[in-house]
Amino acid sequence: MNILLLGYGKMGKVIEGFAISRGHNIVARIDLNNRHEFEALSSGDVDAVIEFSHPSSGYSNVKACIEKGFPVVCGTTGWLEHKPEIDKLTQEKGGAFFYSSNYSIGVNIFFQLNKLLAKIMNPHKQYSLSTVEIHHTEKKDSPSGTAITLAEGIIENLDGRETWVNNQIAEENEVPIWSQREGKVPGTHIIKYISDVDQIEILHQAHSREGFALGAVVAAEWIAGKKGVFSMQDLLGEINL
Ligand SMILES: NC(=O)C1=CN([C@@H]2O[C@H](COP(=O)(O)OP(=O)(O)OC[C@H]3O[C@@H](n4cnc5c(N)ncnc54)[C@H](OP(=O)(O)O)[C@@H]3O)[C@@H](O)[C@H]2O)C=CC1
Ligand SMILES: O=C(O)C1=N[C@H](C(=O)O)C[C@H](O)C1
Repeated sequence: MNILLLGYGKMGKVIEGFAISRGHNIVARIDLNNRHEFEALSSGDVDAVIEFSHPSSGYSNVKACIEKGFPVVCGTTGWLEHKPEIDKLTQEKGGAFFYSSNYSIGVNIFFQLNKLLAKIMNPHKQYSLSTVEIHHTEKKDSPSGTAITLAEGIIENLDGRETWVNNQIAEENEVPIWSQREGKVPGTHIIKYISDVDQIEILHQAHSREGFALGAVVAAEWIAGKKGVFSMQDLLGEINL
């Protein structure tokens, strides 16, 4: 496949390694310095774009891809208030758009565990909820996209929670997300339920960026030739990562 990398930072570089090792050709590596190379490409040149850039450019990058007829796999976080517009544009243009706040198989298992645990905790009001996300100090957005997806999974399943707040302390109807920035941590997410007598905790800790990157390349392979708006739920069950 001909893959275009839109955003060539920490993630773009790890994605490149997996794409090449799986036999793909990298059409171009676009960052802020060479946007003209993106403008020059047309739909025949690109089978899929993998977009990992910056919270401020995720929306405009994905929009430009859909308008050019490029299938796009996006991992950029921090722009999701605009996702409904992109979903609509994708349908109107007959395009293909794949989004996940986290492409690792482990985190997607963790998303399911989190929902199940929230449902189980409903009758047990003596437990107070806290959530923590820890990332490297270069991370641009807070809270992490993954922490927001986890909070949404809790809101769907734990009675009385209506919204999330990016704070250690929360109202009863809120899910607290405590963001910590430390060294080079690739990504750690913790969900805790604490009572006076004990504590239940689930944790996902990425050891590197490789799980995110491999998932994004597999999503690009999967989206080629498809039309519509997709997520990891569409892909899981069909593949072995
Ligand atoms: N969904 C997932 O599984 C994961 C998502 N992410 C998300 O991916 C994003 C990128 O992360 P990461 O690679 O660590 O970040 P980096 O800061 O290391 O890299 C970002 C890259 O994007 C480039 N860039 C900035 N603006 C634009 C633009 N308008 N067009 C094209 N490229 C641009 C930057 O260029 P320059 O250097 O010139 O500024 C840089 O090369 C973040 O939002 C992060 O949260 C990260 C890991 C996993
Ligand atoms: O910026 C990062 O590094 C990461 N971002 C994603 C997020 O915001 O959830 C995924 C992963 O945790 C790493």
